[in-house]
Amino acid sequence: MIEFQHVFKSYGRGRNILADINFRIEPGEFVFVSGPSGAGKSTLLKLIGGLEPPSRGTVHVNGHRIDKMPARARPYLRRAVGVILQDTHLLYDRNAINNVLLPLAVAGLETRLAGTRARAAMEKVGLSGKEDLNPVEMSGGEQQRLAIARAIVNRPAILIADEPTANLDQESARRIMEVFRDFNRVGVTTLIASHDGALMAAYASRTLRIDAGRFTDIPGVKS
Ligand SMILES: Nc1ncnc2c1ncn2[C@@H]1O[C@H](COP(=O)(O)OP(=O)(O)OP(=O)(O)O)[C@@H](O)[C@H]1O
Repeated sequence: MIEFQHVFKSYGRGRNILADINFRIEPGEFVFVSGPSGAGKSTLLKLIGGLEPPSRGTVHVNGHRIDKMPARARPYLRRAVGVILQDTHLLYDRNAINNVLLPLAVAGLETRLAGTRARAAMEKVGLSGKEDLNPVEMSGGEQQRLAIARAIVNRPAILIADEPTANLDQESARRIMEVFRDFNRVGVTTLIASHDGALMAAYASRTLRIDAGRFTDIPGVKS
């Protein structure tokens, strides 16, 4: 479950990037966040992932209130929410499987179990056999899928992705969306920011539209 109540966000003393945002997403939903460039989509996702705090308002994620979460509680959020940002933040000083292993090492998982889980995550996104490649040796679509493997390896309840198909050809975009759909089918709540109308028409069950930091449809009403 993700719930925003009267959420405002500004960076520093700047203008409101988000203004009085209210919505609720139930467990297992597949939701798109759409809107023009600069509307505040990435900011919304960062608030859900705990990467940015709101300026005002309350944010609940997976049954926990996170807007006032102390720093020591953040590791919980890291496990509950898998985050895929526009810049994949892959590490190019290590091979693919070691990128996927990173969250498990942070979580303190035993080495052998971590290896098994990381290989399973790579298999789920169709990257079996590419474990030893450096991310620079992978295509854009493969790098996106590697970022997804890293996001799902801790088995999060929620997956959020920021424009995961931007700059990809149609076939790669379709494969990425199928990966998200598969996770959603086994109960993972999925939230994807996109301004690709065709993609949303093909996959969305619900779309939250945002413009200039405000929702342009009626909050809570499924579209
Ligand atoms: N760290 C930051 N500091 C200051 N301003 C920021 C920061 N991050 C984003 N902004 C501003 O917030 C506004 C919304 O940005 P955001 O990235 O959330 O929009 P978006 O809808 O995801 O856009 P796009 O589709 O282009 O990615 C923009 O005007 C941007 O310049």
